[in-house]
Amino acid sequence: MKLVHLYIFGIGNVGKTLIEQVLESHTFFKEKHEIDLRIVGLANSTHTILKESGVGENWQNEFKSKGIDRKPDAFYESFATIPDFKIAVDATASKDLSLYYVELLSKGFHIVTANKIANTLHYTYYKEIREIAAFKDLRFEYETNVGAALPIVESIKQLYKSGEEIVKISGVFSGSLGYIFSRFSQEEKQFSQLLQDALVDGYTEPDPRDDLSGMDVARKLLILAREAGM
Ligand SMILES: NC(=O)C1=CN([C@@H]2O[C@H](COP(=O)(O)OP(=O)(O)OC[C@H]3O[C@@H](n4cnc5c(N)ncnc54)[C@H](OP(=O)(O)O)[C@@H]3O)[C@@H](O)[C@H]2O)C=CC1
Ligand SMILES: N[C@@H](CC=O)C(=O)O
Repeated sequence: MKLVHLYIFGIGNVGKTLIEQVLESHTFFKEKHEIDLRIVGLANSTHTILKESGVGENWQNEFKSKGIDRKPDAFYESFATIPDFKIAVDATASKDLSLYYVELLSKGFHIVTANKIANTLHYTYYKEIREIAAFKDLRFEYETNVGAALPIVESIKQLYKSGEEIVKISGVFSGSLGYIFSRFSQEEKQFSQLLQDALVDGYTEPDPRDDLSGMDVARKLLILAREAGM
């Protein structure tokens, strides 16, 4: 049985859903793939818990009662010593955490991220992440950066790798703007109310100004452009 340790940063819409999915599929992974997938670390912006045996269905109560104040460096140091296969999952929109990826990789973590920031920082940093991941034989995965669950990033990556020239990519790149404007055009509701609904339903970024300003779409386009070798 292969033991896989997951450290999940961010327990909002995306993080919470992932935690529930991992807990639900625990038996499946054990029986079908001989993988014991354990969530051994959870963090939000202020608190963290570490539990080597893995959190269970009661994780929210455990986090509330046992979560300790997060002192960033001490937190990273404490789990960096665990030797087994470990994956850091970034389900935040934090720039600070994005800037910590190289450190996480150098401590032996694979990284899976929904957060678009690292892939849209300076190209030198973008390359550094990939170089260290390749050097240490670690995975850096970010399929949900564009299109959420749709396999868009990987498809473009594979097309580019196989020598195709991508001349055009078109689509609707913002779930929140699509949601807000399609309702705005059909319903007699205030824009502020629809924005609030989009936030509550989990469509927007943690700071919805990132969606309204076009920054979120710009980030997605930059990520795709880089995948397409531009
Ligand atoms: N919503 C969607 O459909 C999709 C979202 N994404 C991406 O997923 C990410 C998360 O989105 P979402 O779940 O909606 O956001 P939420 O606002 O619901 O959750 C964000 C979580 O991140 C935590 N957090 C913030 N800073 C840090 C930090 N430095 N360290 C640890 N935890 C931190 C927050 O903690 P606290 O509560 O303490 O602030 C909170 O738990 C974003 O980058 C978004 O772009 C990607 C694809 C689809
Ligand atoms: N805020 C984003 C969510 C996923 O990236 C969007 O509106 O599409």
